[in-house]
Amino acid sequence: MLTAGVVAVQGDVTEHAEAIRRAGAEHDRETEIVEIRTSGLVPDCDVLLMPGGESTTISRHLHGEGIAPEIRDHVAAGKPVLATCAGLIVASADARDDRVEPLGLLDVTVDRNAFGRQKDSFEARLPVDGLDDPFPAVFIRAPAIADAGAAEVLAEWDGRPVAVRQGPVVGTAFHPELTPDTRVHRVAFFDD
Ligand SMILES: NC(=O)CC[C@H](N)C(=O)O
Repeated sequence: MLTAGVVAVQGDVTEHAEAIRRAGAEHDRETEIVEIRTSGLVPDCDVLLMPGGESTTISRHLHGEGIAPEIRDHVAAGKPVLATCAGLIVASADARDDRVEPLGLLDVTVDRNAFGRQKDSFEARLPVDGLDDPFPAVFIRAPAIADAGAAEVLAEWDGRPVAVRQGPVVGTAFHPELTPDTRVHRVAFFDD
């Protein structure tokens, strides 16, 4: 049994729950979902998912409820996290925006809404390190990584990093939970 915590402050929580269930099934793991809104739940989770949404609201809630230090402890213990879009912003070290209190899980600086208004949402066939074929990446008011710091860049779009890994944490500017393709989940959770 894999216990997967989904940060459920707001954003596409249901889609993340479905995606990790599907990815688990493909790797012969039954998945139990725990929705994280309060402290005390993260310590029981094997893996964590940090969905998109509004990074200002999510980061404020995580700090206010005492969940932020639990997520830091989870990462310090070497347990995996997949952070997508606003989740990536919250997981970063610096969001270049005073309204966001990032957790510093990834040593990266991000720019919110980096892909411009006319391209608020788009889908790209994105080459990702370690995947044989491009990934169908859905970008929704997506951030870009301005400085990857010590993180390993797994993918770039328009010359800017949009997927990174550092230790047990994978961050993507796009939404792998919105496609049936589970390969990013594999990279984050099931590759040994
Ligand atoms: N789809 C998303 O998660 C968008 C992120 C949002 N633009 C933010 O900056 O918080």
